[in-house]
This record gives sequence, C-alpha cells and structure tokens, in this order.
Amino acid sequence: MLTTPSEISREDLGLNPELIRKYNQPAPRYTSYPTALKFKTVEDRSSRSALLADLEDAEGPLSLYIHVPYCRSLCWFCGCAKIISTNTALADKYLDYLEIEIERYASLVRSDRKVVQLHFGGGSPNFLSVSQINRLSRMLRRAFTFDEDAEISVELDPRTLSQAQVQAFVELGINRASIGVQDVNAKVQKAIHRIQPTETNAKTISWLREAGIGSLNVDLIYGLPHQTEESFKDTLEEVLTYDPDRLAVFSYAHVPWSKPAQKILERSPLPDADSKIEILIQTVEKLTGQGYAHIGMDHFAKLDDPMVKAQQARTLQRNFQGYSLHADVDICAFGMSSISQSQNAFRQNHKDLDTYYSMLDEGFIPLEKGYLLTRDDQVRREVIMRLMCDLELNFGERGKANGIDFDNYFAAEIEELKPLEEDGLLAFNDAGLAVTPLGRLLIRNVACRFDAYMGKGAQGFSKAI
Ligand SMILES: C=Cc1c2[nH]c(c1C)Cc1[nH]c(c(CCC(=O)O)c1C)Cc1[nH]c(c(C)c1CCC(=O)O)Cc1[nH]c(c(C)c1C=C)C2
Ligand SMILES: C[C@H]1O[C@@H](n2cnc3c(N)ncnc32)[C@H](O)[C@@H]1O
Ligand code: MET
Ligand code: SF4
Repeated sequence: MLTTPSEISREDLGLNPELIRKYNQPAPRYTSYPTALKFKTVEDRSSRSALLADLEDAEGPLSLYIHVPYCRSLCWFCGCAKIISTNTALADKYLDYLEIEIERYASLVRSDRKVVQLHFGGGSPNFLSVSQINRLSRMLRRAFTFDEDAEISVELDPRTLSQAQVQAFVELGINRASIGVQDVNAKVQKAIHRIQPTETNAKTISWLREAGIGSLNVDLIYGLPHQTEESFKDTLEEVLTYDPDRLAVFSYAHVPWSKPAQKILERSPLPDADSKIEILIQTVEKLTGQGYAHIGMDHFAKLDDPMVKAQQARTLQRNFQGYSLHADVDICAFGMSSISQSQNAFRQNHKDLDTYYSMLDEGFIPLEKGYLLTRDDQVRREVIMRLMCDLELNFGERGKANGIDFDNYFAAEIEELKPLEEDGLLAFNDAGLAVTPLGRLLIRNVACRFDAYMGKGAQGFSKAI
C-alpha cells in the first residue's frame, strides 16, 4: 500500500550519486505512450480520416487545450513551441484560424459532450490583449458546452501580465493559473535572458489571489547557468513565501539540436550532473519538509491538494499537460503544434505556423503527424500511466484492466526490473511493485522498462536529472 510521505529526507533517497548517475539516462517524460517521437507523418486524406475516426461516435467528457505560441521575448533555455514577437496584431490572425479550426473540429464531435477541462498553454497566453481573450472566450463557448465545474487553467508570464488581463481570464472562467518564475537570482536571470524582479511575481500572485483564483502553480527550473545549491535554496525559499498550491521543478532539458538558442547558455557555467543531483535532493527535502507531497518526477503539491488526493485514490492521470485529475477524457487540442488524444489515436498539428494556416485554408484539420495505437500500445500505455501516477503497480489489477495475464505478458520486463529493486528504486511485494522515494525521482527510468520502443536508442530524450 502506497503512502505519500509528508517528508522525504536525504537518507530516504539513499543518496548515492553513483546510483543516481547510473540510472540518470535519457528517457521519455511519458506525457504520452508511445511518445510524440513515434508519431508518423500524415501522408494523405485516408490516414487523416483514420486518425479522426474514433472521434466520430465517441462519447464522454472532453478536455480542451489551446496553444498560444507567442511570447514577447525569447528565454534562452526555452524548450516550448513558441514564436517571438511584440506585434499583438499577429494574434488576431492566429485567432481567425483558431476559430476555423475549433468550428471544424466541433462539427466532428457529438454536441452533447461536455468540456470538463480547458487549458491555455504556450508560449504565453497572456500575449493576447483583453479583447483577444474575450474573443477567444466567445468562440469556445459558442463551439462547446462546458460543465459548470470545468477546470479552466492558464499559463501566465508574470513579466507581461496586466491586471486587466487577469480580469479577462477570470471572466472567461479560469480557476487555476500557473506562472513561470524559473529562478529568482539576478545573475541566473541575466544568463537566461529573462529578467523578472521579485515585485513582479508578488504583484502577479496578489492579482490572481484577489481575483479568487484558488489554485496557483509556480514553475521553476534547475540546471540553469550560475545556479548553485545555495542560490537555488534562496529561490525555493522566496517562492515558498508565495504559498503556491503546486510547484513544478523541471530539470533543465538541454536540446540545442532542436532549440538552437540554448547554445547561448553553453557560454555560461552550467551546473554539472552532480550539482544538479544535489539541487534536486535539496528541493525534495525542502518542499516535502514544508507541507508539499512529491507527486513524482517534477511535480509537488500541497498535502491537501486534489492532486494528492487523486494520487492516493489512484485516479491521477498523465497527459501532455503533465499530471491531470481527469480520467477518460478525449483531449482536443487547438493551435500550432498542439497534440490531441482520443481512445485509439494521437494527432499533432503542424509545428510550422504557415503550414498550419494553409492547411486550414484548404479545408483540412491541420494535422502534421499522428499515431494509431495497437493493442500492445494500449496495454503498455495503461501500465506506464498507472506506474507514473500511482508509483506502484498491482499486477493482478493491471492484468484484469487490460485483459492479459500480467506476469506472463510482462515476464521479460519483470525480470529487467530486478536490478532496479537491488538498487533501491522499487520493491516487489505480494501484489506487484511499489516505487521508493529514490525511484520517484527516476520514475521515467523505471517506466521505460515497459516501453516497447526504447530498445538501445533513446535519442532525442532528455535525462531525468
Ligand atoms: C509549455 C511547453 C511545453 C512543455 N512540454 C510540452 C509543452 C507543450 C509538451 C511536450 N513535452 C514533450 C513532448 C514530446 C512528447 C513526449 O515525449 O511525451 C511534448 C508534446 C517532451 C519534451 N519536453 C522537453 C523535451 C526536451 C522533450 C523531449 C524529450 C524528453 O521527453 O525529455 C523540454 C521541455 N518542454 C517543456 C518542459 C517542462 C520541458 C522539460 C522539462 C514544456
Ligand atoms: C512550461 C514550463 O516549462 C519549463 N521549461 C521550458 N523550457 C524548458 C527546458 N528547456 N527545460 C526544462 N523546463 C523547461 C518552464 O518552467 C516553463 O514555465
Ligand atoms: N510563457 C510563460 C512563462 O514563461 C508560461 C510558461 S512557459 C510556456 O512565464
Ligand atoms: S519560457 Fe515561457 S516566456 Fe519564455 S520563451 Fe518559453 S514560452 Fe516564452
């Protein structure tokens, strides 16, 4: 039986840099299985229809994702799909196309499906002006029916946020917000090209709280230039004074082959692997000592947060937005590069804005890539997702849920997990296995044992720590 320990100490983690180094290998973040790297280019009309087919008669709740790619300036560490501009008018055109896409998509799904979740991500959704936010709100409400209790969340860049925008998002219905802080140290901020004074964060938090937003998340990154254990301790202490409900503390993913601007960071001193491990251990100790649970990987939430309750109830989910409370939803994602997910398929929109526009002009759903899950994919997806969320696996239950004899189906995988038990990442028990606090940090390296596509090459993925 898994418990969510309120405090995790260095000893619990079996601090052994050797061991962490051994397991800190590139592995997917499993926001999907198979990962987006497995998606196949949509070649023709029939493969597009095949990807859309399982939307046609599907029922059940919907989760919507809207990608707003614009940002006013470039953070050199950034791994997201974004376009840098200060020209707000660009977003008018973007909204014109989002409107086409939303209407075209909505005509494919049953009109009695209710939206239980809506997330605005980016880029920076607060690149939009107040009137643009209002317009987006109208088009979503026109196309879809929202559940009264829908969870509506937005990612905000505090540096460019106004109180009027907060108000507009509140009128749209947001009840959760996530703000990018990354690091509060001035030297680090200069090195990453993101100057964000403390007062800016404080003002943002107070606007959001005053507006009645009950759930706030703060994003931080460790592994950035000039960061040390000492400097990151200050960042954590400062951010804890904001009293966020959730924290995401990401390991800096250095992928200069896909994000060339990250090469600029190579000119500054980056913490080495051992310092990153120290920073992470300190983070887990500090946050779990201050009333946060370690959900797994990079996520922390207050002990009374619904996310912690969902984890205890084994109902937590994992998708492209990270961890989520909504089970059995189809994700309909709109905008450049966004990824949709339904029972049997993943669909990704074009990552190039002009192509995204021209596909919509030509009357299509602007898909670039997609993937139809095989039966084996579905089994493995279920097992990997439960492991990532529950931090344990009940072999009997997983077998039953997937109509397989688990021990038989995964005999080779179970064998491969034995060395991980010896190294203290997990423990086998009568029912199956449970991940240890050390294993939580390396959960993607545990999960990838169930990934049929990992093989020898894990190219393109970042390391866990
Ligand atoms: C706000 C921007 C986003 C971040 N992640 C995503 C978005 C929209 C979603 C996303 N992240 C990844 C994929 C690919 C599919 C997958 O592997 O599940 C998608 C659709 C993975 C990913 N994210 C980063 C890298 C380097 C990779 C690929 C390799 C890997 O799995 O490690 C960088 C990165 N981007 C974001 C974060 C938080 C992050 C790393 C911590 C934001
Ligand atoms: C959405 C969140 O993703 C995080 N983020 C953006 N780019 C990277 C990267 N290269 N590595 C790790 N985290 C990143 C930031 O913390 C941002 O706020
Ligand atoms: N763009 C915002 C920020 O950096 C939101 C998180 S990054 C997608 O603050
Ligand atoms: S971190 Fe946020 S604000 Fe910075 S470039 Fe990336 S998406 Fe834009």
